[in-house]
Amino acid sequence: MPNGQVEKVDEHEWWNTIGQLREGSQQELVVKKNFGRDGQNTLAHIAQRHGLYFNAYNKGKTLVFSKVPLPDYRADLDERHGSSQNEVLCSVFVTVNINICVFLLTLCLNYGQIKMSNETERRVENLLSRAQSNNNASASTSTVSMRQSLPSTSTAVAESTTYVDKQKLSFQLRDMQRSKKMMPSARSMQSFREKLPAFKAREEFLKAVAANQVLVISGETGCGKTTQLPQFILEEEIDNLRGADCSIICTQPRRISAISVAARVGSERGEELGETVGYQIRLESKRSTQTRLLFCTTGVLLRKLVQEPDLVGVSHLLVDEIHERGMNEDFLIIILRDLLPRRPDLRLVLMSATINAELFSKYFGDAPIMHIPGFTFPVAELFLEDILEKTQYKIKSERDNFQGNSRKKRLASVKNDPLADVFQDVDINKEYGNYSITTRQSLEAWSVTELDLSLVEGTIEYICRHEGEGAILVFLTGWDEISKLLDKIKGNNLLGNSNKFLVLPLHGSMPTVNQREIFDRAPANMRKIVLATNIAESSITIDDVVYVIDCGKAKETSYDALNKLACLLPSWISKASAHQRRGRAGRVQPGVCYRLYPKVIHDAMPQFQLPEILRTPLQELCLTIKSLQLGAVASFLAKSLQPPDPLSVKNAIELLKTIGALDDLEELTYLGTKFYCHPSIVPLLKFYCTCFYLLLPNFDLCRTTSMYTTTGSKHWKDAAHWIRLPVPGSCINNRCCSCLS
Ligand SMILES: Nc1ncnc2c1ncn2[C@@H]1O[C@H](COP(=O)(O)OP(=O)(O)OP(=O)(O)O)[C@@H](O)[C@H]1O
Repeated sequence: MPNGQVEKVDEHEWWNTIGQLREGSQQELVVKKNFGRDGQNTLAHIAQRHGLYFNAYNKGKTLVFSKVPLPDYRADLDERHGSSQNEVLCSVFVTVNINICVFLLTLCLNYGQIKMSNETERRVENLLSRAQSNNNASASTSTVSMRQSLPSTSTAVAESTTYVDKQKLSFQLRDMQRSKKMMPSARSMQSFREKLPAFKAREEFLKAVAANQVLVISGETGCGKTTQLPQFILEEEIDNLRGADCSIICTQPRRISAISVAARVGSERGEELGETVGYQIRLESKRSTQTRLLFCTTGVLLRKLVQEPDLVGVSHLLVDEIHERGMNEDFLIIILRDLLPRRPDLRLVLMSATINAELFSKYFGDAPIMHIPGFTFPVAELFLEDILEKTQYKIKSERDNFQGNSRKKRLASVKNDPLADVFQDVDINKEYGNYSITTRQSLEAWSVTELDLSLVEGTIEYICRHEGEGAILVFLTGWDEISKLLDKIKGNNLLGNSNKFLVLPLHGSMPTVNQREIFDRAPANMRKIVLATNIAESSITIDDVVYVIDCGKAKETSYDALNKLACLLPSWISKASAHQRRGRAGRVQPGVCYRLYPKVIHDAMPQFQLPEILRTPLQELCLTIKSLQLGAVASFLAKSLQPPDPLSVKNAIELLKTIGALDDLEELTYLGTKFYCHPSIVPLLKFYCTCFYLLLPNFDLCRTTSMYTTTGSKHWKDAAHWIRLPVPGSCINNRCCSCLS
């Protein structure tokens, strides 16, 4: 290669080559190639990611990767060593001046630092003593080193300054981590953390992260995957003086888990939230320039990827609760699989419950799977039959008729519910022969479709009267049930006493500040009762919860193919969700889970839920993909873990074009695009919708999310889309513009 020609860096190849040095016994790797300044920066970054040192010599033509710190000058690598015609002999005077400059520069750079670590001091000393020895050497023979170490341009000065700044930040972060670890509160947290199963897997996990670009973690409830694994990476990076360059993102499916997990990890590290650990959710964040581990919702990361497709600066990405298969999570992994070849240094960790881990591993080219066993305190499980027996609660049949065949008839009329069919086949007297007649009569009268809120109230009352202390977490399907149960509790003789019971609702549309209240401990002599939807199902720990009441259902989007309608209706949860709900008790102390459905129903539940991408109407899916700017719909969806039928996707796009939500180039039109409107223009929006309704009475404007409140004001936001209504003007979802008031 002609002298001076700059070679291109093949990042992937160099990532592997430098990685081999780290694994092998060789101490350093010397490369005599000119990759130019950009190439050197890339290689320096790769070396840093591997925890190695890097330096360039001979005007960047000799590059060294090493396991030990490298000096600024290496005589053994100097091309000109021994060839006197290239040497520049400086006078003692010039050399002394240069050394003074180095000294002053070092002083300036150190100015303002609160505390300098021993290592930093040693580095400065080394720098000064090297300057001193160079000074001595220059008096006699060669001073080539001076020429080498002197920055020739202002860019070089800026680069070395950045490097020194980063080194300092890394030292600072490490010193801070060490000193915080010594604090008594952090020490007691540390001994708790060491008991979690994740701690035993710490070394294996860190090795696997270093050795593989993608790692799938299958961890059971309570093993510590959410709070510990991102923290292990953070500690390791900071300990190895890579803190300045490390940026870890951990996604959570919901706002509440992003905030609560960040708060927990921060307190385990003995820090205020927003120091090295922070969070970011829609319209709210707590982070600083020091933040190295950021918990955010999957939606926030998706939007970041639109602006920053290469996720520059992010070193590790952990995607939690991936098994939930929400739409955002499925979209995210499609994007990430495309991103990985462009970012060979990025580390991706997919964290899932035990089910499904192999599916994700296959999707990412047989990525290794690591299993971590769970840890929970014992949680006793009671099913409907046991609860009825204990509480002596009597379920009233609508027809007040307890004969076996009337139950069968009633259940036979329930459409599209395989679990109703299962219960229909049960011979109550035979199956529940050991239970009292009252229990059997109640089981005969039990409705598979309607949740009996009086039964929920009765169960809460039973716990409060007969069981020990501890908060109660009730899983319901939606706001309607939450508010009705709140009313019932208010009117209850025992539970209505607001001096003894603190009842808190928890729903996704509530402002974050109110959602957070569920984590606060109730005042002394009060029992906390949280009425929640499935947003409390995973990742969160309410540390005083001892009792969980599970109604067995959750509202989920499904598609009514007959009416071509999107429905948000209560459906039976999967076994995986039931397990997660139970797992909210027993995290800090033993607990009890009350399931308000018979065991036969639980045993017949599907292992896991159908992915949201396959439950959501395709038109809605297409508009979401467009609003997130993810490219051509069909090719994007074809890359998904379980792609929808391509013909149906094509039809959906055609329909969206016909109604004018997409144009011929498949771009969002004004109708199909996002609406961001202030409450003041809602009347205008309604007028606009009414006009549209007159033209196309079978369609109405619908929103994926309706309303949220920040700083007291209301906003309408998110993707608006058209749905087809079976009867003009009717909307069963309560989500159409005509329903918004
Ligand atoms: N805010 C908290 N207060 C008290 N203990 C907590 C808190 N957060 C976590 N823990 C403890 O740490 C353990 C591990 O929590 P973590 O959230 O990491 O579990 P996980 O493996 O992600 O489980 P899951 O998938 O069920 O959420 C919990 O079981 C609990 O004992």
